[in-house]
Amino acid sequence: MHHLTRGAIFAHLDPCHRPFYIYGLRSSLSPPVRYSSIMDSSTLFVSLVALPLGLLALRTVYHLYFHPLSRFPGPKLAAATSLYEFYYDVIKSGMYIWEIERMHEKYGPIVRISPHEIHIKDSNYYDEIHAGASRKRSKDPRYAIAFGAPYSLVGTITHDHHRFRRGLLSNYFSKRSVVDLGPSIDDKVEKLIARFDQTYHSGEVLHLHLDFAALTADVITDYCYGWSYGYLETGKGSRSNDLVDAVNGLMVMFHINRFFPFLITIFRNTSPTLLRWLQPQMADLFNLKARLRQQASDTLQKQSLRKIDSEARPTIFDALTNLELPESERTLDRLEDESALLLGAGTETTARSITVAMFHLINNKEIMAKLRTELKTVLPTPRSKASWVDLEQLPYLTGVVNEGLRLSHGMTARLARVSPTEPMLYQDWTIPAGVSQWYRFTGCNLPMRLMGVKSDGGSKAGSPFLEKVADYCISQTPVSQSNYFVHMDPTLFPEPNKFDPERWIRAAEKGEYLSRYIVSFTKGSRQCLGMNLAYAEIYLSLAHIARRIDFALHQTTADNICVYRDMGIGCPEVGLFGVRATVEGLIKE
Ligand code: HEM
Repeated sequence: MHHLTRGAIFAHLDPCHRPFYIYGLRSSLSPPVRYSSIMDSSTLFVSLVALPLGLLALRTVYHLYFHPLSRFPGPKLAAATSLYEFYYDVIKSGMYIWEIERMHEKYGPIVRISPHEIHIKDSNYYDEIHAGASRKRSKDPRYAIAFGAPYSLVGTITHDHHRFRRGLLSNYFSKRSVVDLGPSIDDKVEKLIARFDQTYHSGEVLHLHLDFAALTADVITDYCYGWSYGYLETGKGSRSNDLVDAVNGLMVMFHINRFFPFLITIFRNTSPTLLRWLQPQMADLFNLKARLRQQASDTLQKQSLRKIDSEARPTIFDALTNLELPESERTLDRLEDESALLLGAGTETTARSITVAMFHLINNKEIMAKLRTELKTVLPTPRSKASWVDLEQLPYLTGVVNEGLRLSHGMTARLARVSPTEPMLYQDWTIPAGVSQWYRFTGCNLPMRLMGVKSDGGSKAGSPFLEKVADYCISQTPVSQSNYFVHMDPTLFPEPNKFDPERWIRAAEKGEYLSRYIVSFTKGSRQCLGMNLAYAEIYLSLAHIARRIDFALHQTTADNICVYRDMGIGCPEVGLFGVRATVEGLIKE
């Protein structure tokens, strides 16, 4: 039997058998080794050990002394290598956020937290990082990939490409469109309350987060496709929600994706059984994506056969599959990723904000009583109805909504932005704009211009291939500030851990514009697209449920909803985020 080594494999490909001489590997198929063994082993050492180590050393020296960020404050280890961040975020699962906090205590408000990233812990600088559409803001490819949906809006890297894609959907999420959606949301809130009514009699322990996720999932699937997935129907609700499972799968992958972006493609093509064996939550994510892909394929087929019902209400999915769009914008990869983003983002974050607010309402009877007193002004009986626009006028309810958003944080991940064409200025520091590596070393940008690659990483011809080239050639500086630090800033929110709706009323009386510091949706051109929809769902559900249902917590404390890890979104130390409760009473008047 042949003893097959790497050399033997190459022997079939290379008639000169050069690999044997280079690596000195022996095979029973190989010709005799001609070089002396001393020479072979030294060559082997150089190629396998010394060369990579030498390159690594050179790269480290570059990062520490010649990189454009080399003069920024921060630990040398973090500046030298991304392994520092890798250790805390991947090996220790989402703990770099606390290490960053420690760095700020030592080095001040601006810190170089990795060879290429700057973190600024200054709540007043958040709007500059997340600037509006008149100032270009791109994404760093390493962050865009973290969501596991590289073809979606949230995974779009360049400013101009993002503006185009966002323009396709923005009308669907305008305030006016969301107000029109009011009856559809009301209908689903009513179904959820009916479920709570039933459990009053059965004594079932509810997983409130899953119940709220059933509500938000039914709203967004209805809006995307024209029919809801029916999570609120009898028999579902607390028990299962594959959109939540998929988001949990994404959380497992969030930091890993940033370091090993190729894994997404590998997992996309891995057999579902193997994937489930490797990591069940990841399998949930890819199962959902496969289902959305099939749905996209069916819709595309109908579009091409012109079988679309012209009477039906136009859906978000119709906009994404419109035949007038360039073909590159209607690929199955793109539709799968965009659908996964819309359904996942539309479900989980909103459900979390409602859950956090509801936890504090149940946990603090005085706050609940004050809220109910105010609610009675627009909901005189438990079965009365009020619109989102009416509810927004209530100051105490608005305080409850804001505290729910603040303490659920939206995302805890550093959602870094890149300023591709102008430097960002912070105090005495100038953070360099995107510049091609070639330009940095030669001072000449001609080759990039000839290729049609723009300095913001886009390509003049809108070519995806050239944009990929740009990703590799253009060195950008991602600048970030985790939402968590703004929401927990004691100078803005004294006793930041306290759920205090009245802080919003006090601020309004003093003329302070505190809601500027609610950054759960981020800010600027890449702010959450579904913000209006989220507000409508939060106001409508909290108001109507608080007016009608009395809950009691079941084996749940603040530890079950706190941020112990940053896995893209905040996670408690043990188990999954969640609030368990029973229905203790139905309010009669
Ligand atoms: C309380 C509820 C919500 C919170 C806290 C929230 C938070 C966020 C955040 C932080 C981002 C920015 C991600 C980044 O910078 O990379 C984002 C983006 C996005 N969100 Fe939301 N979201 C919420 C609800 C929704 C809803 C209901 C939808 C409806 C589909 C939605 C759809 C999106 C989309 C499409 C994006 C990508 C926007 C873009 O890149 O232009 N979100 N969301």
